[in-house]
Amino acid sequence: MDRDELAPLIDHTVLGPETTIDDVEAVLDDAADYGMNACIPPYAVGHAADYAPEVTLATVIGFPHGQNDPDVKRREGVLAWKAGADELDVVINVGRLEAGQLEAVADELAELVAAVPIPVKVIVETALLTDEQKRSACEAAREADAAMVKTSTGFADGGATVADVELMSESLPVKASGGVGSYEEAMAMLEAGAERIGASSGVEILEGAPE
Ligand SMILES: O=C[C@H](O)COP(=O)(O)O
Repeated sequence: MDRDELAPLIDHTVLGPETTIDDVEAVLDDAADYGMNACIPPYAVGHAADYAPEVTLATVIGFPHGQNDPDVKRREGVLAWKAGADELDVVINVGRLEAGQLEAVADELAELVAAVPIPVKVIVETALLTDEQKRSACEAAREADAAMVKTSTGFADGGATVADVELMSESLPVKASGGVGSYEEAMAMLEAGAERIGASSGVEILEGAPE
């Protein structure tokens, strides 16, 4: 896959706790130059939509731990959409998932999906889950009519793996994120079935791609 084919599959990402507006603008500049999407913190969405209207903008909801009250997550999603977000990446409530409260997990996601007219991706944070829990998380996301499932926040101890992309692809399209740092790693995720890559290394990935 060459650089131009790969670029639109990448959500070039900046989500760290110290992310400034300058950091967001730098990611948007790179996203615009290369033809990538961008994934940025919620507080920066309004500015980003004005600064780089040509870039498809994702933001994160309930980030990074996913344990906000469901009403807060829904409201956060609506505010982000109204501010200009094109897609939402919401962190699942891992505590509820691990406690087996799958109906509550799915209901919360369904409320968010129903509240916004844009695609919702569900971050399941695979590093914290058993394979059975990963399957349950993906099933809850599918029941909630989410558009995709996403492996990781990038802030847990592990990120995307080929095995997890294969497992998750059985339920919904997958965004592989967390630790994807090179063209070869991105291609391994796509070959495993991923349809999107989330990475703070979007430029490095594309610089390794054939032109
Ligand atoms: O949502 C995507 C992740 O935050 C990116 O993680 P990364 O910095 O390991 O590429």
